[in-house]
Amino acid sequence: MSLPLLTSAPGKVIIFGEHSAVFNEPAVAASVSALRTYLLVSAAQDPKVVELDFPDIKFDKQWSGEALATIAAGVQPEAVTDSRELNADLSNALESLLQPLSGSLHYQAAYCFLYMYFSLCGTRTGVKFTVKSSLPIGAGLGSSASLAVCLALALGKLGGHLKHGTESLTKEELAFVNKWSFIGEKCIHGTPSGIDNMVATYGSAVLFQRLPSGETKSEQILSFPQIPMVLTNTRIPRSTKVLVAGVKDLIVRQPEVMKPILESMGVVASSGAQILSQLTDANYESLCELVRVNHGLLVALGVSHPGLELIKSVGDSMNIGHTKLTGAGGGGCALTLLSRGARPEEVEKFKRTLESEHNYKTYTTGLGGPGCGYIAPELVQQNFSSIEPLFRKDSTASDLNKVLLPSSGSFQWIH
Ligand SMILES: Nc1ncnc2c1ncn2[C@@H]1O[C@H](COP(=O)(O)OP(=O)(O)OP(=O)(O)O)[C@@H](O)[C@H]1O
Ligand SMILES: C[C@@](O)(CCO)CC(=O)[O-]
Ligand SMILES: [Mg+2]
Repeated sequence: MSLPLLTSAPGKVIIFGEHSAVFNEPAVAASVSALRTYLLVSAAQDPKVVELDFPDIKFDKQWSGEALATIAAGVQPEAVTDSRELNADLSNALESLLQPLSGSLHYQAAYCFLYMYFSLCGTRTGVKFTVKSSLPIGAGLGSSASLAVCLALALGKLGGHLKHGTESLTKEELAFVNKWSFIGEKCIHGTPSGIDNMVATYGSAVLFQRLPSGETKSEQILSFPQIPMVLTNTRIPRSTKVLVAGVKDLIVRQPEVMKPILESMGVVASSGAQILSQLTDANYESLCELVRVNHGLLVALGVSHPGLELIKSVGDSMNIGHTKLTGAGGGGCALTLLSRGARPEEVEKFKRTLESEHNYKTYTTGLGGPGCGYIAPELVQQNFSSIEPLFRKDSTASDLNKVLLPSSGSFQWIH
């Protein structure tokens, strides 16, 4: 497969069911139209290395062909066959490359990359991977899953597992991307439910459930309504891996207490999905009520944060809408579903208060946009000199969106 290659995937908003999704309860999520991750795969200057350039997390790393070959020599071929579980041999072998990065955001990103690279492309060298995202990183909007999906699509093509053409992605190809991005998410946070990578792969909105067998059940919510909401990022850093592990520990300590809470969250999600599929003025209040209840249950799981409660408190005291944390919590983002009667000037005041008094960032983005995609390789080649600068550290989310956002940018994306 010739270079360069350009892939992209969206972030997501979980409307109902974060955390309980990991414990086989249903959950509802939608992709976010204007917040996406982009991956450019190009020829590395040095043909003997593999290079990662991830400016969003200030990570630039090269591994030599010899270092990669040493790892590959120590791993049984069956370690790299596709499976739903991470292979311990490959994970252990990668530790020598990853150990110097331990304890940093770089570790998770490098683990996700290296695991998929060995599995799908072997020890090929002379390739550089540059990632830029208009999503906030580690803030609950699925940045890790969108990265894993961009990588799975690009590595699938680079390794010859997916077609190298200009045709739309087939059902089988999307299933391949979904499967490998789930593996990538496992490297990043251990026990993902799979909802984030599914939304980043397929886009749109889904009612999702992981079954005890490990299979997943999902239903596209085709007529997902544009619900009026404000997304607010507290900018408080947190890690999905740590939060998910914390919930697991709580469940081990208090199984009898936590089981009905998780089940209740599942009922909230399926009732919410039902309302969303036939949203009217008459049932909007029930949707708001479910948002409130879901947040309360997440508080009981211990994944809120005073910074998230502040958004809820400002929203409640202005009577603007109904707030719940979204994603793994512990900081990061909350969504506020606006009340039917909320006036635009009140919504502006709500956003202004959060931004100017608390240094939070608010987002207005549509929900339910396209999933993963790529730009035809010839187009990337022809426009490389205008595309490549977008992947440098000083380019902004709006620079990326202006040129690369599917539907409004300068290029036709293939989905
Ligand atoms: N643009 C990016 N560049 C490099 N690494 C990234 C990028 N986006 C995500 N990552 C990796 O994903 C990790 C963040 O994943 P994490 O699951 O904790 O947060 P999230 O996906 O944004 O939130 P949530 O899982 O709650 O939706 C980072 O530590 C980093 O390793
Ligand atoms: C916290 C969680 O439910 C959502 C993270 O966006 C984890 C997962 O489902 O993988
Ligand atoms: Mg994540």
